[in-house]
Parts: sequence; structure tokens; C-alpha cells
Amino acid sequence: MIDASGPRVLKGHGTENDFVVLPDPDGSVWPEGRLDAALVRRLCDRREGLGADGVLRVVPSALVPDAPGVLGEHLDACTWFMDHRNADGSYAEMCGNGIRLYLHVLLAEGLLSAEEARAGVLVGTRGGPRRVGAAADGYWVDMGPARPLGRGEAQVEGRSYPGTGVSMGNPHLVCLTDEAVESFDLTRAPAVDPALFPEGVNVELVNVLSAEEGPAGTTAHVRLRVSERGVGETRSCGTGACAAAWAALDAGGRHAGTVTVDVPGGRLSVEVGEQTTVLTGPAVVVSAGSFTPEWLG
Ligand SMILES: N[C@H](CCC[C@H](N)C(=O)O)C(=O)O
Repeated sequence: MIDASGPRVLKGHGTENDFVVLPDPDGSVWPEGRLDAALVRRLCDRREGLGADGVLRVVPSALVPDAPGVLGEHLDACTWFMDHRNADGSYAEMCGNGIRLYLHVLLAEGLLSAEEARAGVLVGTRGGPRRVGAAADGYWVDMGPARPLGRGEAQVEGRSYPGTGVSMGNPHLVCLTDEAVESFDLTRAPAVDPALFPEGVNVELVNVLSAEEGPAGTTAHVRLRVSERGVGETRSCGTGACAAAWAALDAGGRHAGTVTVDVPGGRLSVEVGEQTTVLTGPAVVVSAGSFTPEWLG
């Protein structure tokens, strides 16, 4: 039998935005410095490693050196911290698909009760605290308010597409276009003026399929593809779905509504309100096991 005596590891996704999940409930498994950028890149490599768009370490906020700075007065209320890394090893402030998977793993690993999940729990992120809970068909995340960042543009295949900068804790450039999003070649990341986004940016190309007033208020339906900062094209982006939903409503002079967001990896729902934005969608664990010392070293 293979020696798989290494640390526990899970693989999962939210609408096919996939992550390696590393439980570290007492901070002893991945001490500071062990999960460096090189190891994150190896883990996320779809040939050499497990393959993923990113890594989520499950660790108490009290054991994360930068948690006090990003959580402030909420530090004690955030028992757990989502230590998220992009596939290139960089840090991101927030991850909407990832935090649903994170809650799913807390539940599955017995680190959270079903009652707590139903009520919703505050999870620490580098974009601040986020409340996450179990929904009837997946998980909901209070993503906080979308914050406009001004106008910009993305160069895709040598052509310029105007967009709206939107922050969901992490930066997005949302380009609404009538060109079918399936027609774009996103093999290379769209070029964006670094002066506008000095920390880099996630770029969404979005078709607005419908936006209308109804008895229950505004509803809209959009389809998007996304090229993520620190990753490249992914099958889905939760923060990107929220940014796209906000921008699609804003384009029609609206600032609240229920938006269905179709991504290549599935479907998300975004409730845009005046005060905040709520993302709802699935999460699944594909596999759970342990590292082999021969791979991990
Ligand atoms: N996939 C994530 C976004 C990761 C964002 C990261 N690529 C960055 O902002 O650098 C999501 O579901 O929100």
C-alpha cells in the first residue's frame, strides 16, 4: 500500500471553480512559511499536482498573523479564517465560490454544527468578515456591497472592450458586450491598464440576456466568462458573478434586483440590494485523503 501518511487534503468546487482544501484546525499542519507560493503552484498544477484554481487553508483566525488587520473588531467573532491563495501563489482578498466550499468542508469535517450553518457563521477573509450559511440548495454568502471603481477597458484579441470597475473586496473589470461570450479566445489574459488596477484585476465578459421589472421587483439574467487574476480563465467566479450582476443592473439605471448568472461551470444566483449583495450557489467535495510523503516531501 502507498504511504499516504501526510496531511489531510480535500478537493472540491463551486460551479467548477475548483480548490484544494487543507484542514489545519490547530495551525500545526501548515506552520507559517510551509505553504509558500512554490508549493501552492505545485498543488494547483493540473499535471504535477492535484490541479486547482486555488488553495483554501482552513485555520482559526487567531492563528493567522494578518487576521487582526483585516478583521479588526470582528476578529473574535470569526472563529475560522479562509486562507485563500490563487493558483499562482498570490493572495486574494475574497473568493465567493471558495467560501461556499469552505463552509461545506467545515460542516463535513465536523468543525461546525448543522445548526450553526443554518444560522450562518462569520468567516474571516483578507477582504474582511463574511457571513456564510446553508441554503436549501447549496450555500449563501453575504458578500457585502459592490463598490464601483470607475470606468476602464480590457484588450481582448487586439480589440478594446469598455468596462466598469467593481470591487467585491477584490477588483473586477466587468465588460458588458453584445458579442457572444463563447466567441472570445481567453487563452491569454485580457490586457488592462495597470494604472487603473495596480494590484491586477479579474476581468469578466458579460452578455445581458434579460433585465425586467416584475411583481417581485427587478430580475435579470446574464452569461459570463472570466479571466481571473492569478489564475487565468476559470469555469466560474463568485465575486465576479456579483460584480457582473451589479454592473448589469447599473447599466439599466437599477441598483437592486435578483440576477441569475450563468457561468461555464453552472449557475449562480445574486441578490443585489442597496446595502449588500448575497450570492447563492452549490459546493461539492470531490475527494478527501492525505498527501503522500513522496510527493509532499
Ligand atoms: N474565484 C474566486 C475569485 C478569486 C479571485 C482571485 N482570482 C483574485 O481576486 O485575485 C471567486 O469565486 O470569487
